[in-house]
Amino acid sequence: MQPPLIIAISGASGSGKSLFTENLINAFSEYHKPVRVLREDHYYRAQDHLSMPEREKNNYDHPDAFEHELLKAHLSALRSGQPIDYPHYCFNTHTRLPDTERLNPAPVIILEGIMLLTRAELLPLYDVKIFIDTPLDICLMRRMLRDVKERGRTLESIAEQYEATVKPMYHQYIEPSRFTADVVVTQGGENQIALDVIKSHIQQVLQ
Ligand SMILES: Nc1ncnc2c1ncn2[C@@H]1O[C@H](COP(=O)(O)OP(=O)(O)O)[C@@H](O)[C@H]1O
Ligand SMILES: O=c1ccn([C@@H]2O[C@H](COP(=O)(O)O)[C@@H](O)[C@H]2O)c(=O)[nH]1
Repeated sequence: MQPPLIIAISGASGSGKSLFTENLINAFSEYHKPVRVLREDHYYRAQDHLSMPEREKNNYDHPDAFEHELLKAHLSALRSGQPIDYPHYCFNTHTRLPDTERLNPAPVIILEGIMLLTRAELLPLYDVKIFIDTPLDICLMRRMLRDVKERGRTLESIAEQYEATVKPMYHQYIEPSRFTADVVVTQGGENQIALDVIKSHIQQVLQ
């Protein structure tokens, strides 16, 4: 069996990675190749040993917040045709859920997350590296709306976390990782030309 094509999509929180991923999957639907999506967020470390106030104070915008060793092992397993036990993470409680999900390999694997391009040891595992480059003020505005609605946050907590970790870590880790990307996408998840270009590259590779 041919190893899967692994596409990594990175960029700031709120840059439009999830939307771009969804649109890329839709673009694939006509091509009849099963696509599997793995979210780096699911690889945030379990924090059951910490109290809630301790968890709330953590820096979730540092590469060490993620169990990248596990992600690397999972990518290697999928590449060699083995299934994985995909972890699940809860943003409201800041820790892993007890259950994992058995996932089988697929011809196309899309990975999505903020720190995917920051680890030199992960880069060789990706076939295509994409960076969604969206101005930070737009990312923050989107994050505020989403986190209040979906992640149980208050505006005060979002503003505090943004100043303390999200913004400085973006400049220290995420922004420099842009230069490792094969494609930099401006105008976020709805950039149709970028979607078409990437789709046509992927179609050529898969033939
Ligand atoms: N181009 C866009 N125009 C309008 N809203 C957008 C656009 N891209 C993303 N959003 C919205 O912004 C929020 C964050 O986008 P999302 O794709 O979840 O970002 P990320 O996965 O990078 O954190 C979502 O509610 C999404 O629907
Ligand atoms: O327990 C947690 C884990 C993460 N975060 C924040 O989430 C974003 C990454 O998720 P996106 O889906 O890319 O927005 C990251 O910036 C962390 O600050 C959190 O608040 N709590």
